[in-house]
Amino acid sequence: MSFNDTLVIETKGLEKSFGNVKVLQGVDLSVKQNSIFGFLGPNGAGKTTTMKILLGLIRPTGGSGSIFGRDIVQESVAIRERIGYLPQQPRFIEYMSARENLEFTAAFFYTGPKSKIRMRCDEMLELVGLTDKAERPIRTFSGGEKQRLGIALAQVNYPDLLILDEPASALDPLGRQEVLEIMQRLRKHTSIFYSTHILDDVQRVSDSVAILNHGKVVASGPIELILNGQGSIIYCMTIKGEPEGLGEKLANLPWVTHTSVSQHNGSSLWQISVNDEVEAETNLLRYVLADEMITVTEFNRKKYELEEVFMEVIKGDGNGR
Ligand SMILES: Nc1ncnc2c1ncn2[C@@H]1O[C@H](COP(=O)(O)OP(=O)(O)OP(=O)(O)O)[C@@H](O)[C@H]1O
Repeated sequence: MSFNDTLVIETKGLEKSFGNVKVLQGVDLSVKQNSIFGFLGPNGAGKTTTMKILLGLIRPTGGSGSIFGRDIVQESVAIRERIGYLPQQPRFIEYMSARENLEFTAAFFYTGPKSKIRMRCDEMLELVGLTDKAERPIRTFSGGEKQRLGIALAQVNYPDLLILDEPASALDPLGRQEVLEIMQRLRKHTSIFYSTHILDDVQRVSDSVAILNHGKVVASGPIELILNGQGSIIYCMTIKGEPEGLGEKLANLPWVTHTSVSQHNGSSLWQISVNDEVEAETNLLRYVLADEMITVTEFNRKKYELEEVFMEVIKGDGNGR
């Protein structure tokens, strides 16, 4: 197994019931080392519950899981030593400064000389862009600054995995951008598993995602694959000139399942659905260009917005595809 294929988190059929309410109904996750993994889902889908199970804060009622290859139930103490966690509503000691909060937390993990703890805290403050606010009490901090400090606290023991519960969801666009940039910076040091319901953020920073709905994973995989559309393959083509009878000709190709066309600024935009990617990539453009009276100015496979995929899998709950 190569370094990048090493899994930090792996769960199989994870279940959790509270009384007779089934909150998780068989969650399978595979999170690779050094990835930024977005855990998506609408409110109440079970994201926080899954994270708490991974952290060993609550026990699953079924299934199994491992982090760093260790069992999440039997070895949760050893696992937790190597994880940094940012809860959905992080708490701080409000009258203390950012530096004091960090030094207080760092002292739990690190028993070396004070000068070393101080250096570690300076490094964390720098990482999250709070160096110039280090001496201010937390009660004067904005929501975005608190969230950044929360990440610094989670990262202070150099964890091998960061679990962040909705790190950016309560922030304005600028605050969100700052948090996402910090996550990008951290990826070379650690793996990040974070939950959110803001799809735009996920599209910007994650390399893999899982979409949770009613306690079930309804889509998962590398973001590129998810954005290629889960099953529907559509090619887009912009054509200048008058393509003679192109619609009928395409309809006769056995691997074309549907075409649609719209006019835009003197060009026609074609969307061609196919069921054979290899045929389409090899022959579609060649076939259209056989008509010498036209030019093709654009040809690409349709990229989906994550929101389209999300709405589709949530609506269909994964069964309709
Ligand atoms: N201790 C508990 N007892 C009973 N029900 C619970 C408990 N904890 C969570 N739940 C229920 O489990 C479901 C999933 O909750 P969870 O907090 O995991 O969802 P979430 O995906 O994190 O949602 P959000 O985005 O709103 O934070 C909810 O219906 C919640 O009410």
